[in-house]
Amino acid sequence: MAATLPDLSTIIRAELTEARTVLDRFLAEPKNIADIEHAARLLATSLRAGGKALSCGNGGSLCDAQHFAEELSGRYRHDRPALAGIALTDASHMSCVANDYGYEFVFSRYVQALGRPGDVLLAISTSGHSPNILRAAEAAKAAGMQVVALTGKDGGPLAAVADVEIRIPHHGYADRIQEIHIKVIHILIMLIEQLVK
Ligand SMILES: O=C(CO)[C@@H](O)[C@H](O)[C@H](O)[C@H](O)COP(=O)(O)O
Ligand SMILES: [Zn+2]
Repeated sequence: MAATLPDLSTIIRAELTEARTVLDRFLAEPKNIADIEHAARLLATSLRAGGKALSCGNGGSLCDAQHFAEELSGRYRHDRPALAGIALTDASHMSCVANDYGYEFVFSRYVQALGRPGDVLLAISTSGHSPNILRAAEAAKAAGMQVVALTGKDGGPLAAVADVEIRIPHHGYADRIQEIHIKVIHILIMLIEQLVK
């Protein structure tokens, strides 16, 4: 007997509906809008003064960190001078540090190598609990940098280290949080492009 197929259209509708609900919840909180503006101003001020925006995350959030950096150094919607966005993704650095010191330090050591006072770290963690992201944020503060954190759930210990924390109000799977993170990232790039002119 043929197995009953799951109702895929129901799953698709449920996924899209939940995504809309999380976005609506985020949009309804005025502090979230103010925090995005604060983060954009902080990043633009640093970049305009010759600072760098470093970015890090794990898994899908590392892809988001790369996405953010390439739209600064490459382009977003318009032609403009290149901006100093660097995602902390070098595989040989990561393998050396993970192997010799531990995975917890793959980003913090990178921040120690590249971070200078006035630079900004974009630290992305849907849980706010990833030890390597927390260590990176702590290293950034120790280097005189500012930290913008994209989080979700309860914000974790990362929330307390960040100068600006943008938290997605969702306690379920990471992907739903990441979907709003990438929206926030695109808005940040758009605002930075306006502000650095
Ligand atoms: O992309 C996804 C899930 O959508 C996963 O790869 C996810 O990023 C990984 O499980 C991460 O290790 C989660 O870390 P974090 O967001 O809690 O810091
Ligand atoms: Zn994913």
